[in-house]
Amino acid sequence: MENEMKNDDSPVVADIHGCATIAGGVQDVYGEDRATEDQLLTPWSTSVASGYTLLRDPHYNKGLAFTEQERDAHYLRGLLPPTVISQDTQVKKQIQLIRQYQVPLQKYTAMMALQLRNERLFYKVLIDHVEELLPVVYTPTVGEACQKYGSIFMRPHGLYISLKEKGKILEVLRNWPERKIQVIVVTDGERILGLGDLGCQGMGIPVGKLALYTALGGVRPSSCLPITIDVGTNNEKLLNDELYIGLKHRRATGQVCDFLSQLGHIFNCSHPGYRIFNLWPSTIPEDPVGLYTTRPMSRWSIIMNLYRYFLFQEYAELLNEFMIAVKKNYGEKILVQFEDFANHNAFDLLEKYRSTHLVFNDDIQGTASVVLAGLVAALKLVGGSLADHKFLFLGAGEAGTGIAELIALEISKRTSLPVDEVRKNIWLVDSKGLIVSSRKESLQHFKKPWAHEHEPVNQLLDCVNQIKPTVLIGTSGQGKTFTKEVVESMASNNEKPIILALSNPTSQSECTAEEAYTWSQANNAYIFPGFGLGLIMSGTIRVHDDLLLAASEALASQVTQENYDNGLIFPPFTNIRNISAHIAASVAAKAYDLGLATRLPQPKDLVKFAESCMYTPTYRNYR
Ligand SMILES: NC(=O)C1=CN([C@@H]2O[C@H](COP(=O)(O)OP(=O)(O)OC[C@H]3O[C@@H](n4cnc5c(N)ncnc54)[C@H](OP(=O)(O)O)[C@@H]3O)[C@@H](O)[C@H]2O)C=CC1
Ligand SMILES: CC(=O)C(=O)O
Ligand SMILES: [Mg+2]
Repeated sequence: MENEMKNDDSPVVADIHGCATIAGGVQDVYGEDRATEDQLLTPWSTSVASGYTLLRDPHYNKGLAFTEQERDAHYLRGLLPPTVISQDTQVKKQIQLIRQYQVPLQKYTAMMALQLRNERLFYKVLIDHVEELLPVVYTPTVGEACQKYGSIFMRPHGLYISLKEKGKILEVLRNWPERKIQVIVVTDGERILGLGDLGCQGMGIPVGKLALYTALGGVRPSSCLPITIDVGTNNEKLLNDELYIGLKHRRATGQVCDFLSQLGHIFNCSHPGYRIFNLWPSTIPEDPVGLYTTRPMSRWSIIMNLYRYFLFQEYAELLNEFMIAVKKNYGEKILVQFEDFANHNAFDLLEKYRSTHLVFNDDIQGTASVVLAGLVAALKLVGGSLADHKFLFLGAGEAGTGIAELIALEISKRTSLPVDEVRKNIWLVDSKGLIVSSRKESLQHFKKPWAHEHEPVNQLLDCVNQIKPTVLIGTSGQGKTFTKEVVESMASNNEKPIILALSNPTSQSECTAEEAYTWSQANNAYIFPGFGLGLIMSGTIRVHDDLLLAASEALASQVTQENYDNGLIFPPFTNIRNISAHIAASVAAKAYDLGLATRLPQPKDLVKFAESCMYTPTYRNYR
């Protein structure tokens, strides 16, 4: 068959069997070389991977590990050097290569290149060297990778949904090559670790988290989908960077004219006041100013609420379209993990979708579950029950209030005391100082439950001296804030203080291990892979707080006497797949108890079942 080139405007249609030649006799099989720049070209691919295509397909590529028979059967002869080596030898070679790089970002880039080249080898290397490579593919290095994503960007990784795709998100999801997706990790890039707004470059986070879903939790890579929602960025540096890969405008803003016209209504209307229950747009009726109130509100408050409503309308609409499209495309049981959203959206998104979707916010819920596990384990070293302790947090955002809430819930369940009562032993500090009742009116809604009676205190050291916590937790994203004086004050007030510095990356950590006596980096990576596996394998349809408590308990129970003897309150990551299987089993068991699991009948041995569900990266043989 001849290539169809009728005139200069007609598309060049490639014919894989065609033999058209260009000058010099070189075959231009696909018509690509003959096409001029203004001609359209059809991109071709074959459906069964063999030969060169097979080597370029990261899901199936095995590099030098293709056997002699496979090389014959799949047209690989000559495309590879003659030697055949085992996957284990490949792992050895790769880790040596990674170790040659001194700079963490180079290691990261090498790992990402491997993931895009040979997926099974990537996971084998990662699993076999998990303690060494976790800080490379995940925190802290992923933070730097996100900061420099524009310049290290090689091939697109994950799915980008920007405001340009508004109205077409379902179509965009269908562009993704895999159909059977079970987990989505999504970010909008506004609070990437403690590094702030990195816009579209936040993609490194969902990619990294999902690599852990597979490596630590055994969720098949083909069922994982990393997504970045790009609504712009308020990061001036990125906006002025020509290499920036995202939308070059400020984060989604609403329609100012609508806002102004609503203002007109307010000033002209005679109602005494109005009540807007929730700032989330979907709860605001079409004519918000016509709603009577049970509690009078000042016009100024209404203006501010409306301002927020219109400011976030476009954002909320995009997110809503996304959530609807995700369920439509992948079904009821698709797990959506929100990651690194700024807190002004994170809590609202979780609240809005927790009853309609299988959603989970890792920063609020996963972190809480891990820290609770660490505290329960730490009690074995320091004594007492959780209810005997007094907690102080530096940082009252997603992680801080998420952890505080889960601790309060656990204590309340164990003591039968009302949660409000339990909260009194938990104190939080934000950028304006101790959260106290005199600040209540101006506090964001998620901080209000923590506003206790106390005089205002600005400095952390003064808070430690006055509150005298037994547990100090850092979730502020502010580096070196647990100063020598703060740690010493904790040590002088307590025989065995518990200090957890959680902020990422290392530059933003409140203190380092050497600077504190009792310390351990609680990281949500302990929980979310096993937690997700538990939800997926049991067909759970909604996340309930009790599932987080179950995960927490399972993690704490994995700390061995040997770990305790070494002063550890979290088990080492070397055994993480086994730990994940136990977490998954506990989460699934609780989901069955609560009637949230749909996979029936319930497997008898859930740990064994979890293990049997886990992906292993060993190469498969090809016929
Ligand atoms: N180890 C882990 O597994 C996890 C670690 N993290 C890390 O925790 C950090 C916080 O995350 P997240 O809670 O989601 O972020 P948020 O932005 O939601 O919260 C940050 C909080 O820190 C407060 N803060 C900022 N500066 C100061 C300061 N100088 N002194 C006291 N408080 C301050 C903020 O105060 P204000 O409200 O007044 O602005 C806010 O309450 C990040 O570094 C993140 O990487 C998060 C999740 C998991
Ligand atoms: C670890 C993590 O989720 C964070 O720092 O945001
Ligand atoms: Mg996070």
